Amino acid sequence: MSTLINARPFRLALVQLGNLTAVKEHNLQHARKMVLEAASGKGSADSKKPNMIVLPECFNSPYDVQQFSQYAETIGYVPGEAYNVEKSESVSVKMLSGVAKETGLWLIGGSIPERDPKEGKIYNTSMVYNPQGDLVAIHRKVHLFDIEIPGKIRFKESETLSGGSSLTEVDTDFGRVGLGICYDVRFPEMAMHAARKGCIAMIYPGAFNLTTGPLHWELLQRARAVDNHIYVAMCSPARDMTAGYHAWGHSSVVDPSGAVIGTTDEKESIVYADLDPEFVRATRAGIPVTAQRRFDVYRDVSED
Ligand SMILES: O=C(O)CCC(=O)C(=O)O
Repeated sequence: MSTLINARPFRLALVQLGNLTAVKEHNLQHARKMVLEAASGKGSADSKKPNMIVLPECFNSPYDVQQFSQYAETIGYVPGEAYNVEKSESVSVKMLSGVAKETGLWLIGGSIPERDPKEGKIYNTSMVYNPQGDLVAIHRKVHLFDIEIPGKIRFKESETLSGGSSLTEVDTDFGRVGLGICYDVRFPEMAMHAARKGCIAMIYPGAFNLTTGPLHWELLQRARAVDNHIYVAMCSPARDMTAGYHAWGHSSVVDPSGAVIGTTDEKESIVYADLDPEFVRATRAGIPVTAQRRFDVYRDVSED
């Protein structure tokens, strides 16, 4: 319970991607360029290269429920089965795999609208690539972003998307990491599950907005981090006030004590942060909540 699995220190880079247009090929090429820039360590305090790079939610399409279908790609990943990138019909798969291989780094490829032709459904899906360019995991956003705050924002992903039905924890060369997408961060159970399965971090490609961003973006990351004594990272697109959806930006990384160890403003930028398993252990030893939970008292709250 809560023991880190094969964790080693590593550097994470969050690419807060700007310059997104309606042209997918342009977005893919720009994302590729920015991944190469992040891979070089450009802009980090010591120019040290990262080990893992993260892109934002919906990095190759407008964040718009009415447009997901038009941009959706068939990935065809089956968990537990080898995936052949060469045979993939997805242009995003080809770009992400290629740049992971070229940089020799782990890549969490933000998310894209994914079509599952067999199910006739569209998901908001993140992909994980290893340094050889293999697609090793996908995460389909579990909790759809359906909110309505009168006079501020209405967004209903469920009008065109379906929610995924599994949790995603991926074994990398630097330890196990949990994946969620944006609104998934509001659900503490997912992060707790990942922590109890030995993850050193929860990583969320995301795109909060100008209403909920200032209220909850940082708060939720710090809460998930302190709940579980894990690292939490969220990677947003940069803000574009000419786009239909105004992203909050502020991509950040929070450490297990709840401190923000990397962040930025709303513009295109790269955030670097160092993750250290020893710090997770020390935090847990100091305030041992992860070992003090009383599941004998509260058991399964879904039955209440
Ligand atoms: O939870 C929020 O306030 C924003 C969520 C969101 O933008 C998303 O899930 O894409």
